[in-house]
Amino acid sequence: MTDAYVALEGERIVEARARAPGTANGELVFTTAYTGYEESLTDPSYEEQILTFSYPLIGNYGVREERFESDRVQPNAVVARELTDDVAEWLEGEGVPAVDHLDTRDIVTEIRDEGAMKCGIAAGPDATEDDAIEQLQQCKHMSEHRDIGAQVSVAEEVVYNEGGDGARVALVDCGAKGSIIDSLVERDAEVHVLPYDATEDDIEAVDPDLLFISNGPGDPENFERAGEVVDTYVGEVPIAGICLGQQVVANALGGETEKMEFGHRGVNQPVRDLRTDQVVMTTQNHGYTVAEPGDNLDVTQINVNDDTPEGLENEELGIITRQYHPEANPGPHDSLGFFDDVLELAEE
Ligand SMILES: NC(=O)CC[C@H](N)C(=O)O
Repeated sequence: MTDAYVALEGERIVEARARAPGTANGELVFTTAYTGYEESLTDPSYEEQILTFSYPLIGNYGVREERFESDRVQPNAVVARELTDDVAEWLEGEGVPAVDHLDTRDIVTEIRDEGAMKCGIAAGPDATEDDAIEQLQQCKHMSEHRDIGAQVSVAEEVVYNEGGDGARVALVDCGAKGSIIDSLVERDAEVHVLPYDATEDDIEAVDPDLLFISNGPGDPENFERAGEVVDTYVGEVPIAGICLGQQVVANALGGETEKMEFGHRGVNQPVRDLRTDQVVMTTQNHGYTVAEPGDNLDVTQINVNDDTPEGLENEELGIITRQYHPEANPGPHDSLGFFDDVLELAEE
């Protein structure tokens, strides 16, 4: 049954089945993760994107709130070969359009050939091809979402584990996954989650042992305030960053970021540590990368598939960042030690 339409760049239409009704547009990307759909669908870094699952069956172990990385579904729409009723009902309840019964191998191949692209979706009994094309025409480039931080960040400071024995962390929330906060709290840190546009006064009120820039959606160049904060505290307070956090730190310290063809999204991206030669499997979700680390940061880890920087460090200044997601969820736990390393920096 065709009651849904996916319009790809160039106005190519793919017919599908509606699983959650509505219209939406966003940057069409894919993840190769075969588990972890509850975590991926609530990861704020997917804001303003349409997430395609390359794994064909999504939803076969239900939907459990304790797995969520934030309090809502974040992608603008969802595409899969087959979605279970559990997931379809969840997405419908959240007002996020979803489609299945289309050839996702074809969609993924198209994205690999052409790059992440604009996309429009129309799903439901009254949906038409024209509705999907209209959505496509309204779709903005990721970098045009200038204030995307406001869509995903806390509005005011939230403190976790107040009075905790460990380090005091000022975490600039550019769209943080819950597991990053959990990983710090599990290690006794007192975590002050601050808005993405936090000022120096806000940071000073925390008097942190560690400044942490979180993951987040869109173009890192649109997070200027977080970059300015890094610039202010570099050398004074140790700094950590994950994913968008690595990109913001690099840009602030004289490096450069650029958009990738179709990015890295999955739970088995191999990363080599250049100091130990050890390779770990990592969870990833990013469409931008650090193109130039600048003079202040050493590349300590690289992606085995394409050599892009996965870890940046400056021992003297106390900076450690990762392009991948050490907090896992979904994905392997191989790199959880990152949190021990950055909290050790904070204690020094
Ligand atoms: N997970 C993230 O933090 C993603 C960072 C950035 N939005 C990118 O796509 O590269």
